[in-house]
Amino acid sequence: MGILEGKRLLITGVLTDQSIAFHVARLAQQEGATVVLSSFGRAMSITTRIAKRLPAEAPVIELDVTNPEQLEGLADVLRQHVDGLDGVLHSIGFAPEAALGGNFLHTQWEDVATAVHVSAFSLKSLAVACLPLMVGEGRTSSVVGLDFDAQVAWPKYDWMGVAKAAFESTSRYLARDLGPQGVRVNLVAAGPIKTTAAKSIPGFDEFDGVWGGSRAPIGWDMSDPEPAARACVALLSDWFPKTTAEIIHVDGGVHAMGA
Ligand SMILES: NC(=O)c1ccc[n+]([C@@H]2O[C@H](COP(=O)([O-])OP(=O)(O)OC[C@H]3O[C@@H](n4cnc5c(N)ncnc54)[C@H](O)[C@@H]3O)[C@@H](O)[C@H]2O)c1
Repeated sequence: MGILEGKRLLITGVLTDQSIAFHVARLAQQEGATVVLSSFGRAMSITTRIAKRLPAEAPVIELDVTNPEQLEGLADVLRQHVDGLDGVLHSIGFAPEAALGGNFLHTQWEDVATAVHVSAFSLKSLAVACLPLMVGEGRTSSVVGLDFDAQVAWPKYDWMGVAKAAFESTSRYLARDLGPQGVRVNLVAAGPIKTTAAKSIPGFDEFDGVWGGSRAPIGWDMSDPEPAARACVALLSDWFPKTTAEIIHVDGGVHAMGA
């Protein structure tokens, strides 16, 4: 029996079969979960195609995390596929070009606001929109988000780094406010992985210099999303029953090493 047997999950953020979320969905199904995917706008048709590559084709619903009407209607749309939710994966990040790439001192607030709205505030929006399906007498559920360590300043990551700092803080406040209803909220801080979102960060290859050298004591492979996905699956399972407001680093150990 898998560690997610009987669990019903909403998994956001599947864009390609390199997406971290795709591997969470794949492993979750292998571990026994029923999965619903969400996508948005023009990506809908791509996600629908990619969904066929999962062990079991998953339904794809539409959710732009910045769209109030879609958030409002999310629980009803989900009910057409599942009668409740035991877990939600937030695997969403976006920053306009002007907010990345070394333009930190000159980025306009509108671009920063977009990055924070899509990449940080959305954790709250998503969790609250799913809440009616996640809570009930004696029930527990799990919200998991994908983070990039925001404790330090990175080359080129700029306002996305600031958005990730907001994301980390949002997860703690959510854990505080949703804990009494049995909802755990945790993040996986992954090392760099070559996905669509990552490739859109100018200078992303510079991370190779940090992770590719000897700083990761157990090594790190930038083309392998599975280690981060496995941690997400573990956090969505019942195997972290008393862990909330936590950030699990899945980065080969880099976060804890000196230069
Ligand atoms: N790739 C990395 O190096 C890395 C490392 C650590 C954390 N992360 C985080 O992992 C998460 C997933 O990214 P990924 O690397 O798998 O890339 P990805 O490009 O495959 O996924 C990003 C997803 O965000 C979705 N998205 C963007 N704007 C949205 C909106 N308004 N509403 C709904 N969905 C929206 C996209 O459709 C896409 O599916 C992001 O939060 C990212 O910051 C990535």
